[in-house]
Amino acid sequence: MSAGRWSAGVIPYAEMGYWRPDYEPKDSDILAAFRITPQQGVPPEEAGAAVAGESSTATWTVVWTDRLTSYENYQGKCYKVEPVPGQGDQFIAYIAYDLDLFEEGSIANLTSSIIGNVFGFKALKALRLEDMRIPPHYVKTFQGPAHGIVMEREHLGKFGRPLLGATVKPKLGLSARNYGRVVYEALRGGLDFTKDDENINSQPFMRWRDRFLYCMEGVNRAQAATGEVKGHYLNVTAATMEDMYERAEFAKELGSVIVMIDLTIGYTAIQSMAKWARGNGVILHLHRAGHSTYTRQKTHGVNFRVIAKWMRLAGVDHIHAGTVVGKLEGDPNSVRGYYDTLRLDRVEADPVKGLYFDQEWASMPGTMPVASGGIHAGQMHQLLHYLGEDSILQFGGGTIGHPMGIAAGAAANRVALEAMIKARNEGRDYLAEGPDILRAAAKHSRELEVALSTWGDITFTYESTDTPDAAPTPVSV
Ligand SMILES: O=C(COP(=O)(O)O)[C@H](O)[C@H](O)COP(=O)(O)O
Ligand SMILES: [Mg+2]
Repeated sequence: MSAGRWSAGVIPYAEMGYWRPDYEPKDSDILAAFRITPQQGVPPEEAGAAVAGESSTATWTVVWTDRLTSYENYQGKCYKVEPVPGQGDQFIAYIAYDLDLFEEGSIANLTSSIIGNVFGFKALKALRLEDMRIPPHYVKTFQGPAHGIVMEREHLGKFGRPLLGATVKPKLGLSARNYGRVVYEALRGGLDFTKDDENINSQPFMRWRDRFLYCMEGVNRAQAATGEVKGHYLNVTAATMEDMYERAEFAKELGSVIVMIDLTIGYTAIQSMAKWARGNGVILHLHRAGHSTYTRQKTHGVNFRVIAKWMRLAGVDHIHAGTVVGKLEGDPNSVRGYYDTLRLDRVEADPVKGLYFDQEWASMPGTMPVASGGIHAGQMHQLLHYLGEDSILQFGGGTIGHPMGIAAGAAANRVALEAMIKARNEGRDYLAEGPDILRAAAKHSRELEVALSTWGDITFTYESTDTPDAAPTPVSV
């Protein structure tokens, strides 16, 4: 027998009003799609209502103080629960949240609600936030990318092709002077950017100030040698905001066009750095260090497409978003969905790409997706095909591991890219003809020839752990 909303004791969340199958979401509502796996015996509607409740106003019992609020407005409303085809115990629960529940322009506030308590619910075996619809009303309260794709290209004077980069390797242990040499060699060889790795901050073997000085020497020399604008992502990740500002200020003083932060610094620090980057005319690169701890498993955590959305709002200019073909997780359909989310002004819901909602960005500039992790020149046709022109292709091992040296590794990547862009611009089917296009270009580039013979056969063909439910059989690349 129903206890009714106002009885004392444990009341089902559905009865408390968090299950509202009749609710029509408003244009201004924030929407979320959660993959729920309820415990045996928990009805999916109750599980969805519990998530809606606990991520908005509720606790496990009705509290009399509810009567002091217009609680019906503030309640999260689970308005639809759909079974996941072929996965008996999984459901997608759709929840609408009124705009009034959130502080303007704060990812910290948004996430404390949406992912604050609910992932530990005993009544659920697992929970995953698959997607969110951020209405323009809320989008407009965020700064967004400090510069965005269009402005970055204008700043750098680089158009019509993906940008090229490399992560300095080995990740740890080089002295500042040797580190700066790698930067110089890679940039003079033809790359646009080099970068610090996620875990390079200010260790005893190389303090940050020394690294910044030698890297900028490398950048300046390479600019003089090539006549192109070059950059090195100086990682300003540090223990405190004060340290990060100090490092970023020094990078700016040295004339760096770009600084870098890691996702591990947290949402508020990211927003602060985005504000700093806009205010100081420095591009902001974000490495998504740590994301796989909660983005990779299909039934629990937060899908990367949601992190991508939050980071575009938070205001980063670059974000690592997967390679499809490289060494790290990235199903092609999902990755396409992330890239669309970061770059387009209007993204349509598309179950094949794992996109649950239409997303309107209301002219917020795009964030440049970065492809990095186990990629090499022999994959250039696939990279261009899967990732498109507005992207950054980063080859760490695939530059610094070149048998003829770092500059040769960089040259191989630049020649391969330009050959592929030329073929695309001539209207050729560059994906199918890719290997021939590369072989032809290698006839006049010994660097590319050696890159292809060293890495040409290297592929990372493993099954993805995360694919959209509606996607056709995973594509093998
Ligand atoms: O160091 C590298 C790549 O080195 P290499 O080019 O030598 O493989 C980056 O940290 C990863 O790409 C991050 O992964 P993601 O981009 O997926 O976040
Ligand atoms: Mg790395």
